[in-house]
Amino acid sequence: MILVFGKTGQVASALRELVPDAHFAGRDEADLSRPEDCAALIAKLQPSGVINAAAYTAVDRAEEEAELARTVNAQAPAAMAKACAEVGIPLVHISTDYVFDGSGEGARSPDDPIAPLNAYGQTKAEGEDAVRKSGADYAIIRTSWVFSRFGGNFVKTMLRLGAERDTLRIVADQIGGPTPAEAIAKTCLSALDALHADRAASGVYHLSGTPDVSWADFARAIFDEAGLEVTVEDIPTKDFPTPAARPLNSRLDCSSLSAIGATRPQWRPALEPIIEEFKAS
Ligand SMILES: NC(=O)C1=CN([C@@H]2O[C@H](COP(=O)(O)OP(=O)(O)OC[C@H]3O[C@@H](n4cnc5c(N)ncnc54)[C@H](OP(=O)(O)O)[C@@H]3O)[C@@H](O)[C@H]2O)C=CC1
Ligand SMILES: Cc1cn([C@H]2C[C@H](O)[C@@H](COP(=O)(O)OP(=O)(O)O[C@H]3O[C@@H](C)C(=O)[C@@H](O)[C@H]3O)O2)c(=O)[nH]c1=O
Repeated sequence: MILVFGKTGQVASALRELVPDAHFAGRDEADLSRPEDCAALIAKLQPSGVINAAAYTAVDRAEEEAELARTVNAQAPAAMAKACAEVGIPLVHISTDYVFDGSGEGARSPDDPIAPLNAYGQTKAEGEDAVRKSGADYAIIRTSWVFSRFGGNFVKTMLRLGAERDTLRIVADQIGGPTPAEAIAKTCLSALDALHADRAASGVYHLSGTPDVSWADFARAIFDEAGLEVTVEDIPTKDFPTPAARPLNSRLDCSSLSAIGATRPQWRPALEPIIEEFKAS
């Protein structure tokens, strides 16, 4: 049995569609602000593998709640990884492009140095470090710009705002790969299989949707697919001030994904079901 931390989030919901028989631990069963609960659940259930799909993901709020974000994003994964090492089972942990500083224009490789710009990215970086040092067999899947039918995300924000306004001002100098949650769920399962087959598969992997685009171009594609006539005005990041700084270059080099039997997904076809659901609602 696979144990998934997270029940209602985007990736956890996508996992539920692929492996309904897995055990999904929500906040009621394992609150990540109490890391010892996570370790205790692993010891109690003795699963065949663990996927951590829960995290503190409110990027701007994390600037003010850095300690809570650190407990959830770093200390809880540390406790999970330690428990996995003790039971002798692999852990798949999800991380983010926001561990990078976004300088330059090239795609970042998994081994490139990290230097987070904001509290969320800093706590995710600390979580990665703890998993890496835990002694467990692990895969850290760094992904970016996640969207899906589930929960909140940029696609749903654009559909909501696009239904209310004729023109939107969207940052055009942050570039990255929007990633469907379904592709992340699939990759987590492939990573678990790879770790079961060969513990040498342990490592950091990058997964983002293709092609890389700016948020403004992504918004235009969303409106195009939805048939909404919304003018997207390109603006620089400095004209959209937010509490947390965001990296400009979020391009991820995903070439090592083949080692865990995964590939980069195209993001555009994944917009359709979200738009259909939005129109029906
Ligand atoms: N969203 C994105 O754009 C990106 C996400 N990622 C990473 O991908 C992973 C999955 O993200 P995604 O599915 O989008 O996240 P969501 O924000 O959709 O879901 C996060 C989940 O974590 C749960 N959670 C938060 N705090 C706690 C807590 N204290 N105890 C228990 N559960 C908690 C939430 O539960 P509840 O519903 O009860 O609040 C929710 O189910 C995370 O590791 C994230 O850092 C990486 C790159 C981009
Ligand atoms: C709503 C809106 C946003 N934006 C910009 C702000 C920001 O730079 C960008 C995306 O905004 P969001 O707040 O949706 O994105 P954000 O919460 O920063 O998304 C991040 O979430 C975390 C969890 C991750 O790990 C990252 O990979 C990334 O997906 O769009 C505009 O320019 N105009 C707008 O009207």
